Amino acid sequence: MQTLSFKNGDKLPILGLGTWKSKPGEVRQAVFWAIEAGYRHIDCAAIYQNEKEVGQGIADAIAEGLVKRKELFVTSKLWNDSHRHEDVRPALEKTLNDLRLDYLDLYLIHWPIAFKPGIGFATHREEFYTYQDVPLAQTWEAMQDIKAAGLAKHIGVSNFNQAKLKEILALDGEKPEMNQIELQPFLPQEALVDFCKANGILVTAYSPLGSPDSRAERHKNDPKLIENPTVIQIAAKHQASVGQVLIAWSIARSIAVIPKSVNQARIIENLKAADLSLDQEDMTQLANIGISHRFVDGSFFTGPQSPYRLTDLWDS
Ligand SMILES: NC(=O)C1=CN([C@@H]2O[C@H](COP(=O)(O)OP(=O)(O)OC[C@H]3O[C@@H](n4cnc5c(N)ncnc54)[C@H](OP(=O)(O)O)[C@@H]3O)[C@@H](O)[C@H]2O)C=CC1
Ligand SMILES: O=C1CO[C@H](CO)[C@@H](O)[C@@H]1O
Repeated sequence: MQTLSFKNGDKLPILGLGTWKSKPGEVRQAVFWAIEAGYRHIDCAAIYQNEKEVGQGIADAIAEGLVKRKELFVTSKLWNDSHRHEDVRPALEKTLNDLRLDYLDLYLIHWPIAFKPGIGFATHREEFYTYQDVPLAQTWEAMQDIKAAGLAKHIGVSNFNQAKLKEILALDGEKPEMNQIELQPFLPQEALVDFCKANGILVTAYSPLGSPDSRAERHKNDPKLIENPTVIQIAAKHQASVGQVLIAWSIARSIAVIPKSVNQARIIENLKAADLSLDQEDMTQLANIGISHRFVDGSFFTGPQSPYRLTDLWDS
């Protein structure tokens, strides 16, 4: 499997398993199947509320002798309610305890948005912190302490636009090593990807299949990426599946990609995308797909009582 390299030479397997919306009762088995199939990169987050079961899946695979800890690349993310300096390490320690690990390969600030401790999803004004209350620089300093303590080998961010990245890059100290953002052919984000690459920041694509398990009412009119005729036609040309084409699209851009599945056949199918090379004609067709859509739009953080606006998240 192709890898991406961190500045110190550590390698990130370009294709990993996503775990958002993987139910606690399903994800232990899914993680085991994934490792058995050959995945070595697993994407987690405290807010997915399934890290204990992900940890059981990893422990099962290690106990069965399928893999050693050091052969795995495990990412997790700091939730919005733990951005104060004193809250970062306890949040990571809970994640490590749940995952049954003594270090993470990568720890990310999940969103550039802060809630008060214990708030899962803030809706009322008093549940938010503002950037004045908890500057991003404070959270980033705590992330560097985590790395210095050896609890995470690499640190980065997620859902950061160019302005927010510039804020962190302007600080003394460690630079973000990763930005995990939504990337799929309806949202290629060329400028943000180029900015990351120019500043030595690796990129991971989330929701690469268009997150088709979003069932919320407000998503019912979303365009369907996996039903898009351009994607279907490219899949037929390569005798590949639509999912494989969408995953291969990120790999062709040298971007890590983390499709989620709890289905054994699709877990295996998605991994085989690492062997699919899209050609220039395919990439041009996908670049001209003619639909622009963000599936994870951030509107759940920017309601009427929130101090944050969508411009705090997205470049455009
Ligand atoms: N940093 C962030 O803010 C975010 C990070 N993420 C991360 O990215 C991961 C992936 O994104 P996510 O939003 O989950 O959505 P994906 O785009 O990965 O799509 C997942 C959905 O696609 C289905 N699926 C999986 N493989 C195939 C296939 N080959 N063909 C058709 N359908 C398929 C899955 O169903 P089934 O399980 O039944 O196969 C599930 O319904 C997340 O799980 C999470 O780890 C996601 C969103 C935000
Ligand atoms: O990773 C993610 C998926 O879950 C959350 C929503 O429940 C999102 O906030 C987040 O971006």
